Amino acid sequence: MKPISKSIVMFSGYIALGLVIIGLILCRLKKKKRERVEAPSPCKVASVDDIVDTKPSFTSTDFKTDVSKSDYSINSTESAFVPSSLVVLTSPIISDLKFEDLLSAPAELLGRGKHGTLYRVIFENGMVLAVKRIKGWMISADEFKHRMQRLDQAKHLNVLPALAFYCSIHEKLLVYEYQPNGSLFTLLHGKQPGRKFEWASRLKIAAKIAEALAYMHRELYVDGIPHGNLKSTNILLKNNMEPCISEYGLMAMDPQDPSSSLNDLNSMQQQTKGTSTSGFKADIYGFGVILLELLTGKLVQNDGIDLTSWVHSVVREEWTVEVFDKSIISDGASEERMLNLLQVAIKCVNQAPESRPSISQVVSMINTIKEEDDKSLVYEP
Ligand SMILES: Nc1ncnc2c1ncn2[C@@H]1O[C@H](COP(=O)(O)OP(=O)(O)OP(=O)(O)O)[C@@H](O)[C@H]1O
Repeated sequence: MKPISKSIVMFSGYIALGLVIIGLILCRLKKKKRERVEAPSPCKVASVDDIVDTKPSFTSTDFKTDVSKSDYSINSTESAFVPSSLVVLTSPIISDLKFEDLLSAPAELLGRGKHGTLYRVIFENGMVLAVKRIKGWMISADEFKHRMQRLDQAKHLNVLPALAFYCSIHEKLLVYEYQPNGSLFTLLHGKQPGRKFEWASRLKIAAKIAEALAYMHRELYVDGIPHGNLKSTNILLKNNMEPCISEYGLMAMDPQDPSSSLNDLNSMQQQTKGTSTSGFKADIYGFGVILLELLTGKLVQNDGIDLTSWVHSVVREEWTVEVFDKSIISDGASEERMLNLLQVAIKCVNQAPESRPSISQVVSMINTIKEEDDKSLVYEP
């Protein structure tokens, strides 16, 4: 071959090789770009609701044993920019708990309430926690953190403390110890054949809740933090069946909260909720409804409005004894003391918030009834 044609062949060989290399590089770049577009963002994880919504939902009264992978996801966009992590409060039980641990542990949906969703989260070491995912609370992160710190300082034996919380722009999670004995609601209305819930126990529970609520109101009055959602599902029973108030101060209505809009609340509900100051009176109303539930054994509907108006109508007709739960009457409980407790309940559910008693007045009225009841037990043959 002539030297000229030899160099032409070599030259075209180099060009061809160059083209192949450029082609390969372009292909590789293109593939990488496609991978980047298709691959989920490392922060993007499906939300709890995304996952749960694909399964039948469980309700508090319909416990199932299905366990799913929990995914307390934070929103992809916010997680990339807002550093947020699980804040463990003064709790030795979960001092090492990380947000990732919550994400990876299996969870069971316990219930979807007005204010959020509750999950039972089970850990490998056997620890079981209840995690509440709060919905639609337009509270700033700073305010939320401050509130959590104040709540953590107000400790009472009959108030369930939050163990930890997570707060970012779109997500607020609260971590509690799981209470396997259920709530006052399940004790009163659950189907547990043969289970007796006699007058003395009901009165004791009422007195304990009132004392605990009085303590919290005293401690948190200046901060304007009432319970905000007091009802029998939020009275849990500890291992020793002692009652404890759960979710204190975590659902208070924010004036900007869309769920407090006039459209979806009737006038009575507006009275029972509201700003932080009227919230304390709303707690008294909620407590009054709990007393009515204890006395009548009846289910509460429509935020207690049905039950209170039924009780009022019966009392007006002077058939008062008719309101009491048959099972406590058959226990031989004192009708007089039951009537006294009914009077306390009726004062608490007064439609005018300013006419409701303070919680310390409620405590003293209930304690008087309880002292009389205790005395009668001592002197009875
Ligand atoms: N820490 C807990 N341990 C065990 N059970 C709990 C715990 N906290 C709540 N529960 C129960 O789980 C169920 C669902 O709770 P959730 O708070 O979602 O319901 P709710 O009180 O009706 O709703 P909301 O508070 O949003 O109005 C209720 O029956 C409640 O008694």
